[in-house]
Amino acid sequence: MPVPTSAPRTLYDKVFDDHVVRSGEGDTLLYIDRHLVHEVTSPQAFEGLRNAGRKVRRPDCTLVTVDHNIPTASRKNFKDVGSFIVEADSRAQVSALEDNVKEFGLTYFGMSDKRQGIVHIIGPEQGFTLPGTTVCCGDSHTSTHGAFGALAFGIGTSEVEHILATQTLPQAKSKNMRVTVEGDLAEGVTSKDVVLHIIGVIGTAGGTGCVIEFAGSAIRGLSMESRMSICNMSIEGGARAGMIAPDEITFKYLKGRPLSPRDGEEWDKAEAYWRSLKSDPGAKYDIEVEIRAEDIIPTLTWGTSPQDVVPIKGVVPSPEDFPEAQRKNVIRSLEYMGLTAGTPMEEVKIDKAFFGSCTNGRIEDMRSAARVILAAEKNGGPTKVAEGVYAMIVPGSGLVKQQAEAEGLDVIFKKAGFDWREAGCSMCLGMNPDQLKPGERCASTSNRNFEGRQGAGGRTHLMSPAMVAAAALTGRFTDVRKFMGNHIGEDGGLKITDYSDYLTPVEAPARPAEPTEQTAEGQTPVKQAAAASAGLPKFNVVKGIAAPMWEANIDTDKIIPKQFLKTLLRTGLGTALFWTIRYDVRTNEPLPDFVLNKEPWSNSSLLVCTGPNFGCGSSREHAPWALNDFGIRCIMAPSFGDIFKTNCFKNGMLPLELPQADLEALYEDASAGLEIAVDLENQQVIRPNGKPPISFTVDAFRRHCLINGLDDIGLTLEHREKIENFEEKRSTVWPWLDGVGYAKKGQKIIAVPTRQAVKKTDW
Ligand SMILES: CC(C)[C@H](C(=O)O)[C@@H](O)C(=O)O
Ligand code: SF4
Repeated sequence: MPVPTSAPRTLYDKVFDDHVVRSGEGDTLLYIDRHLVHEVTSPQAFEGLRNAGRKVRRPDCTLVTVDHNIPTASRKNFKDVGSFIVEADSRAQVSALEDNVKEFGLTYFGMSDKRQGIVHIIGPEQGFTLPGTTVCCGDSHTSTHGAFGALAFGIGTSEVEHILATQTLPQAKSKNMRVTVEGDLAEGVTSKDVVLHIIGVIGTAGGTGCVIEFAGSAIRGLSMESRMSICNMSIEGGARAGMIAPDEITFKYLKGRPLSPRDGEEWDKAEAYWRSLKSDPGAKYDIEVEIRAEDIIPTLTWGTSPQDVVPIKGVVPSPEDFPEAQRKNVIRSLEYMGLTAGTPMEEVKIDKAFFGSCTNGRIEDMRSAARVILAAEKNGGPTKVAEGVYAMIVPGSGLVKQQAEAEGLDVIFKKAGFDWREAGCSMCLGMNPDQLKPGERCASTSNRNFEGRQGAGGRTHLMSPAMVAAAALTGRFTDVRKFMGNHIGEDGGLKITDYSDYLTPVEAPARPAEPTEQTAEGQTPVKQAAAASAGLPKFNVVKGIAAPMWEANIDTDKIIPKQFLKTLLRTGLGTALFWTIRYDVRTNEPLPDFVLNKEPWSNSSLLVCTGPNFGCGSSREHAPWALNDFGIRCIMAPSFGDIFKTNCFKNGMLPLELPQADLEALYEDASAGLEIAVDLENQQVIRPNGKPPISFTVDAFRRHCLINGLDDIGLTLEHREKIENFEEKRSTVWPWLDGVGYAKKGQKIIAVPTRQAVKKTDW
């Protein structure tokens, strides 16, 4: 609720304060206005609800779609998931989602619905994402929605279950960071170049523990689509979330969206509130970064981390260009990427070009690619995709596809030899048939270039849609500005249409049935909650062999790659832990030199990593599940990815941050194969051979929960009255946030207030 206060606050402070259900011991309990759900991170969460006899608290604030696993082949002959998805694990995960949405009565955009698409594309498209809301999804790129001035962040599966059950989430307050980009962007420079440049400046751990507010004239001048691309990649800068204050551009984008506040009194009230969502003059930021727009030129990545950026006019860097501590990582990246230091980027050839993903799968991105194709043709450049290159265009949603086709973009693409696909995550992470083969090099509009991200052994270079289009046409990385002339202005000769024509699907499903009462007979929900809150293994002292690792930025794709995310269970992932570095990607044989394949480390119960930012990247809780299943209960590192850290705690594991010098000492003990003990009760790491112990501190509440094996849902349910009170006030102050529903088949989609249809949850 709006909080009376006189101290100047940031945009983040305001949205955070307005959602506090309760504060006190431990994290603050925040109300979550919008919950997006997809098939990969939800099966275990629904299973948890089912086992505890709980229902979804706010089906009207929950929107579900399917995106990661689905093939992007033509759906002309689509009948059902069972016959369309060939790969058994993918089919099982999508089918499980379809069963769950039916059982729990949720709004679902399935494969036969035109509104289906990547979860971060459909939320904004529908007006489900609104300024000043809290938005969560079991997906790290939930940060995308911050472009609307929402506080939007990715969560793990345990947290998905928590929100489904309680519509709240315990959260610690992050730090405030502001990145200001002042000035005008040069022609050919897009928001993707801006965000890659920013990540190059701050590094992938630069925003750790922070919410980044993007500000400055260059940001204000961007469209909503471009703002979304920037906020999308705040997670690649390590941040919890990215935010941009809403303004006229935001309001215009939202007007008329199916789930936006209705025109008239409701809209006026909403807009008045949204206008208050600006950082106050004098608000304090913990970190400030200033960037000049004129310093940015078309940019791309050369290595295996999003911070490995280089301007298109640059060359492949050499290990000597980096500080000593980073050289081992650079050598490994160059080797993986098959690049030689000093090679001009414009000489590097590609095998594939990929357009799509939640970063750049929107209509504006499609137009941008089409403009380059038209401009190249008009300015005497190539007219077709280069020989030997396969280029695919994957719209982010069915509605983007529909609109692009109405604008004739598909014709431009097909004529130039591009493959025009159906909506989904596609080759962004290749959990579906769209994948790179080992050694293939791809120019990609996606957001992650981790090892094996687009397919085992595949080599990914991130860049803007315009740059990917240029590379597809020439067959090598190309400065897109070469193709520009007077043909690449605002519309570049394209027929731009209004999105509102495309918000009506051919077929809209009927409103979901009301959720059924699922409380197990004879048990009050509070009792169930109490029972469920003591469900984690207790962590007291963990003693054993520790696996030594030194790499920086060990991302969760590296800890557990995509092919193992298709499980419906939390167990059984231990053998796949660190798959891409533990096994030969071509033969699947264990690599004898990898630490966990050697004695005594094959029995490790601890892990010591001297490199920072362990567990960065994706929100997949499969990463701690895999470590846990292997037998590792405690990871010691200089710093952790935010979501990974939370996911560890949710599984009764300890992510322990220690100073570099202590880690170096422990690394030596671990490398010698000696036993180490982590004593959480006494907050000490006990070293072998009587060496002095290392003291540490863990947040008191977290420590208490770990030692007693307490899980959060049960604890939260003790505050049910506070949640109900918050909801009552929310309905008065922000009535447009209640009730999401859709009209029946054939009718225009409109938001239907379903407040009365959503029964008060009687726990
Ligand atoms: C599957 C999901 C957990 C993951 C994420 O959190 O980002 C995916 O979307 C990704 O991009 O790696
Ligand atoms: S980053 Fe890729 S895989 Fe993840 S949600 Fe976005 S499109 Fe899907």
